Amino acid sequence: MTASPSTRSLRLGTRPSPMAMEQTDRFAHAFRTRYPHVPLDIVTITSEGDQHRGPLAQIGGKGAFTRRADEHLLNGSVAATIACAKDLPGPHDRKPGISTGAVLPREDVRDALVLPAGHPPATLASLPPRTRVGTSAPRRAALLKALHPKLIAVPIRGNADSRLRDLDSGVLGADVMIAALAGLRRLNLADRAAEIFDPTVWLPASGAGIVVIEHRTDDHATGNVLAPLTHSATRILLNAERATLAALHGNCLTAASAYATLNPAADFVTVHAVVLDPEGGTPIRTTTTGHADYPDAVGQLAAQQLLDAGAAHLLGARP
Ligand SMILES: NCc1[nH]cc(CCC(=O)O)c1CC(=O)O
Repeated sequence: MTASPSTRSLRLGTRPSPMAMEQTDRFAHAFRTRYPHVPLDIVTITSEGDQHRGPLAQIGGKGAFTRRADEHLLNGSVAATIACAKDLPGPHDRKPGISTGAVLPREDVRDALVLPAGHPPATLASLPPRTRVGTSAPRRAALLKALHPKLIAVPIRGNADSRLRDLDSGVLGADVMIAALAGLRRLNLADRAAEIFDPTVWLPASGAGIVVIEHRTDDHATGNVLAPLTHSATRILLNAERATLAALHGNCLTAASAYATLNPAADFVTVHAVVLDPEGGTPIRTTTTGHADYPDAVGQLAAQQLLDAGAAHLLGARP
């Protein structure tokens, strides 16, 4: 069968949160520019993660954000779904039959400190001991323990925009919080970043700042429509980061991260990877460079170096 973008329409599922809708609008713009005559139908799919207010681990961790979208994709009610790469569970925690069709250009990868409105300027290093820092990601909680042991990580829930509102009105249960700069930008709230962390020290989540569009692996027509919208440098970075985490058998509850960069000529990819100790012990880090044609091999090598350095016992550790 030949894919004929001029005659098909694309039915795309998205989460309804303000951040998700902003990234969907940006994809829609790129799609309509490339395929002005292909109708794009946007369908909102509310995830269990959007509805549930308690700890994410109770409803299966990160998968809570993608399970319903995956169901809609696999039962054919949508042809594609859009998501933040960092919210997708790793390959070991996902149903087979779904492929990444388009990888959009990476935005800022860095995490930032957010203070409640009216708070005097501060950095993590300047905050008083026992300040409660809101974050639910195991990676951020473990980074905080390792780098700022006097501060206390407390779990928070809700969409990015509601977290900020709750922080400002004092009902978040945290004194300050950590957020991704890319997410703040999508909400037009980048001015709320009080301190932006160095991504080679405070490693961002694997896939941070990357939006992907997925389709059923056997739906080649949709795959062919999506492929030209891929930013190839970003796909290299995503593949390297995913390969690292996959080789560590990490999941969304693992405090590990891989952050890849390309040199200016884009022929070499460097993976900065870390496995953190949920108890706050010294993280195990590595940096590996290899040819950008083989991002999976570079990621696998980085993972092997971490395992050789003794990361396995940390990967099994639970706080
Ligand atoms: N976990 C929620 C989530 N998923 C993607 C982003 C930000 C945008 C991105 O990194 O792609 C955020 C917000 C945050 O972590 O503060």
